[in-house]
Amino acid sequence: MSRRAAGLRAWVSQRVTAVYLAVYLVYLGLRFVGGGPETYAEWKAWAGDPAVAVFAGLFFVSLLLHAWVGVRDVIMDYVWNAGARFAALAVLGLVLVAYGIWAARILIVAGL
Ligand code: HEM
Repeated sequence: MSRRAAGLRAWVSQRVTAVYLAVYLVYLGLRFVGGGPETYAEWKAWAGDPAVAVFAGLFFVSLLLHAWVGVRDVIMDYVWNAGARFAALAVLGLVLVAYGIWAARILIVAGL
C-alpha cells in the first residue's frame, strides 16, 4: 500500500470510529437519563443482554482503534529518534491491548 493510501486509511478510520464513539455516548446518555440500572443484578442483566454487549464491544474496539491511530500519528510526527519511537509505539500498543483484554473480560463476565 502506498504511503498516501495508508495515510488516507488512517484518516478515514479515525473519523469513522469517532462517529461511532459519539453516537454510542449519546445513546448511553439517553439510556441513563432519568435513572439507569441501580442494583448489581440490574446492571448485570443490562450488560448481559447480547445486543448491549455487541454494541458495547464495538464501542471498545472503536475506542482502542481510534486511540491507536490517533496517538500513533502523534508519536510518528513528534518522536523522531527511531529507538524512542519504537519504545513509545510498543508501550502504546501494550497499554491498548491490556485495556482491550480488560474490556472483553468485563463483557464476558457480564454475559455469564
Ligand atoms: C468517546 C471518546 C472519543 C470521541 C467521541 C473522540 C472524537 C474524536 C474526533 C471527532 C476527532 C477528529 C478531530 C478532527 O477531525 O480533527 C478525534 C481525533 C483524535 N482523537 Fe479522539 N475521540 C475520543 C476518544 C479518544 C481517545 C481515548 C484518544 C486517545 C487516547 C483519542 C485521541 C485522538 C487523537 C490523537 C486524534 C487526532 C487529533 C488530530 O489529528 O489533530 N480520542 N477524536
